[in-house]
Amino acid sequence: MSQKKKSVIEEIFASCSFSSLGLHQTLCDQLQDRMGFKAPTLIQAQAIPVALSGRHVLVNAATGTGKTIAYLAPVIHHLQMYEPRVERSDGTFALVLVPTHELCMQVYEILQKLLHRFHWIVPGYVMGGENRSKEKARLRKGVSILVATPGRLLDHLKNTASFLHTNLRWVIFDEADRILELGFGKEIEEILEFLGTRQCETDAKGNGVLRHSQSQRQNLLLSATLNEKVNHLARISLENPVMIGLDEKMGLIKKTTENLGSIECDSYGESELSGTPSSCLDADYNLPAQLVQRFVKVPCGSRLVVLLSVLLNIYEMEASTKVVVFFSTCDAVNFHYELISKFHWGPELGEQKKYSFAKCKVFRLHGNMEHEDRRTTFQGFKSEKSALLLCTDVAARGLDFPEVRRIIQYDSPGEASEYVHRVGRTARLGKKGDALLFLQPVEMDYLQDLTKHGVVLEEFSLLKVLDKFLMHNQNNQRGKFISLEMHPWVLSLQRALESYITAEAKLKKLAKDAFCSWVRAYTAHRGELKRIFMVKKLHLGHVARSFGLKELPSLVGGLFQKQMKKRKREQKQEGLSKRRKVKGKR
Ligand SMILES: Nc1ncnc2c1ncn2[C@@H]1O[C@H](COP(=O)(O)OP(=O)(O)OP(=O)(O)O)[C@@H](O)[C@H]1O
Repeated sequence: MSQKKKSVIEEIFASCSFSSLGLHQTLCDQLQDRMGFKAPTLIQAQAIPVALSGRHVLVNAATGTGKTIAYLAPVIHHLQMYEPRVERSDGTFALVLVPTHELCMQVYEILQKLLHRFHWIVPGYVMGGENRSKEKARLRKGVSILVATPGRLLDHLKNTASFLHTNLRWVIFDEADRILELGFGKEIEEILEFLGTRQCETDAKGNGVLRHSQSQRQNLLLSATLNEKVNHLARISLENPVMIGLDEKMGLIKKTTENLGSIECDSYGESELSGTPSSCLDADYNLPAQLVQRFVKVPCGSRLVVLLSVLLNIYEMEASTKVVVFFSTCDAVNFHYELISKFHWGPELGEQKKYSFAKCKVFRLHGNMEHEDRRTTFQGFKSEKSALLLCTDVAARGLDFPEVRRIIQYDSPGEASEYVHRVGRTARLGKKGDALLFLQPVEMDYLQDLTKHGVVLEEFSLLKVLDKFLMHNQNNQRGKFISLEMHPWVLSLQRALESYITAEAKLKKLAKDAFCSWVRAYTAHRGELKRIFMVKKLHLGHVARSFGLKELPSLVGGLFQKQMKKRKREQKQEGLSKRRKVKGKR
């Protein structure tokens, strides 16, 4: 084994066994035999003993470091030891709250595997969009460990009388910050209120007997990134928590691996806090050390050509690889999915070569898709060896797609925390991974925003890639064009795209919709980011080109019209106020 690989393994895995952490032997066998986990990860070695002790825990650790097992294993350890055995009629003992459907399914699947030898502990899930009556029936029968999205859970807490939760002992918030960012803050507070801080021996109807004392109620919060809202949630839900992955003295998030090196099992690197540090919000994020992070500066009008060229290059270099591309809107995903799936191109000038931009299976995933389609995509992309996934941020959090080698952020992520989660879909558990962020020249300040969080990117050499595609008779033009937009490959591919999209009515409609929603999303950047991502800095004609549109869509829907009018009004007002200021100065 190479020295480098050895050190990556040492940074990820602890030098101890699962059983030495205090987990029951059958569960350890299950982790090893069925899941193939030889040793715990560092974060598991830190979190499992603390979670087993019954303390409330806040875990902050890099993406792909095994946080799911860190909270599920202790719950299963305790539940399988209950005497008499837990039964369905005891209702729910543990609740896992997650932000998205896909994560809900993923955690449920892991639970199913972990519970293979504990058939009397029943896993289940409830989530928005699923059939309520079927969920009610499952809850009536009894679910021991329930994975849920917050809105649907609250719905059942209010409306499903047979949902028994008097024995609830664990409440776990996975991707806590995202749950709150999605606007579930109120639901979470209501859920916590519903579940109460104190329980009585039996519920109001006399159902169920309390299986443990209330003092044992234990809450756990986990995420690779924290924000102000998590601080609030931590304060209202955690009692005297143990913080893992955070340094108390500095009040800063520290890189777990730096903190601990190769830890022994009796040193957990944890700290105890009475509150959560707010200064951690400005601190460095945990990113996988082996992740290669680059940015590419692309003029707006050439974005689409560059995206296709980068993809073409990737699949020419590695015939079998998995790539995820992030977009800002569902419409943008739909348009690029349709285009990349269908577009073939044989450059003119007598060249024989035909380019296909989808050399593998292409998938799409976004929040406006039918549930069943989302499920099929999720499973399909997971199982393929070589595939391309085009998605919105619904795929950014927690999803564990095996062997994803590259992440492309075609539309920038906004908050730096979102950047961290998007790139976290690759380089998981010590594996290799590359991330590429597209930025327009007017957006370059975003790099400084990332640097504030310790995220530093190198520039990607785009010209090398574009030059690869120069045709024989264009070789003499290498290096002679004055800007990227004038690169012969860029020019001819852009022309081809525009002709193709103009000729395909369905695609043209998708392009227009995508253009409109993209502009809307661009105007929706919040706070500090508004200064960087300003629509008024963009040339909308160039934006249209990036959707292969020859002209700026003019009469596309009332909403867009309104948006543009508002923009003009704002610009006018801004102009007026600037003029006033200048006058004032004079
Ligand atoms: N001890 C272990 N040994 C080997 N593989 C493991 C171990 N623990 C977890 N894994 C695997 O590591 C991968 C990442 O785990 P998981 O999804 O729990 O990470 P995470 O920290 O929750 O990531 P994210 O922050 O992105 O949600 C999964 O494929 C999981 O099966």
